[in-house]
Amino acid sequence: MGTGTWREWTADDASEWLSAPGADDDKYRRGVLGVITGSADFPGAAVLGVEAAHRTGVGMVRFTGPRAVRQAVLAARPETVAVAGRVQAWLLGSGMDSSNRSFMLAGELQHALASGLPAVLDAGGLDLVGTHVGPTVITPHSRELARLLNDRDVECTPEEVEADPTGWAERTAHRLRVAVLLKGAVTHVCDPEGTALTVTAATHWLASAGTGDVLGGIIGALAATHHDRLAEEAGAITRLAATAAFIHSEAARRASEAWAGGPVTALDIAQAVPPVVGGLIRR
Ligand SMILES: NC(=O)C1=CN([C@@H]2O[C@H](COP(=O)(O)OP(=O)(O)OC[C@H]3O[C@@H](n4cnc5c(N)ncnc54)[C@H](OP(=O)(O)O)[C@@H]3O)[C@@H](O)[C@H]2O)[C@@H](O)CC1
Ligand SMILES: Nc1ncnc2c1ncn2[C@@H]1O[C@H](COP(=O)(O)OP(=O)(O)O)[C@@H](O)[C@H]1O
Repeated sequence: MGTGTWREWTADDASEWLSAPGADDDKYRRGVLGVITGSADFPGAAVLGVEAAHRTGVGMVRFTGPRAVRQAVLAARPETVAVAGRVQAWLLGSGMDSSNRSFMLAGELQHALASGLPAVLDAGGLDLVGTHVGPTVITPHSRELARLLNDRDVECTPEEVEADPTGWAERTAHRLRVAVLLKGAVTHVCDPEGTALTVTAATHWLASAGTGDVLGGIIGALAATHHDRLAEEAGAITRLAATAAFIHSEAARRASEAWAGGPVTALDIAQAVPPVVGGLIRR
């Protein structure tokens, strides 16, 4: 079992990490999120993450993922800039296959992680943890966490992770020196410094394909808009990740309520993010 004291992250907590742009802001001052996600097999993961980042509120999203995916991303979100350039945070790995990475893609991912900027490592980017320099959060589900640990000679199964999420999240944070967001019906977010937070999902309709890709986009947007704070206090990435999980859960609740408590899709959840962010800012 985990050793730390875990605390449920509330709407009041989340609202402290959100604010509307001011008169002095422009797109660059607000923060640019760099996104390298998706693949020919999973273009949807890139579309969903980019959609969620825009909906969370960010100055700009730069998508420099695989060429095969760019058209789909731009068709869904023409606001996206598909040209490399300066960014303030990175979202890496959703919809990618770590075992099938081109030389060029590997170089781009390594370059992003070596930048020292805040980073979100999801899905096919998880294996790169350890090469990160800046404030970084990894976002595995139980199978991905077990695989990541097995690859580093720690024996555990997805079932063991699910039976003791606090313990495995803490052990991973300490061993890999990184903030961990372990997904599930209760999402566990912790770091090596001892911050340990839970977000209990408001609806189980969240358990469907692509909702994790949406969560990655929300975290990425918050990391980009809080780049100044993260430069001073790397540990803030843990509370930003918990805030993102809270927004994600509330957006799912809201999206489901719009359908009389019925099912929601990942895209529905991304599109329900703005009123959740607006409501938290007004609190
Ligand atoms: N729209 C998009 O573009 C989307 C893209 N996505 C992207 O996909 C990538 C992979 O993500 P993931 O979470 O599926 O990864 P992972 O844990 O490796 O899962 C494979 C494991 O599941 C199991 N399994 C398979 N079928 C099963 C079944 N019917 N019933 C039960 N078990 C079953 C299978 O077990 P096996 O069959 O081998 O025993 C294997 O162990 C990732 O990059 C993500 O971002 C997703 O977000 C979705 C939307
Ligand atoms: N039973 C559940 N109840 C509520 N939320 C869940 C449940 N199972 C998973 N989730 C949430 O749904 C999302 C699924 O993410 P993930 O497993 O990465 O899916 P995908 O890779 O298809 O996007 C996570 O945010 C997770 O916390």
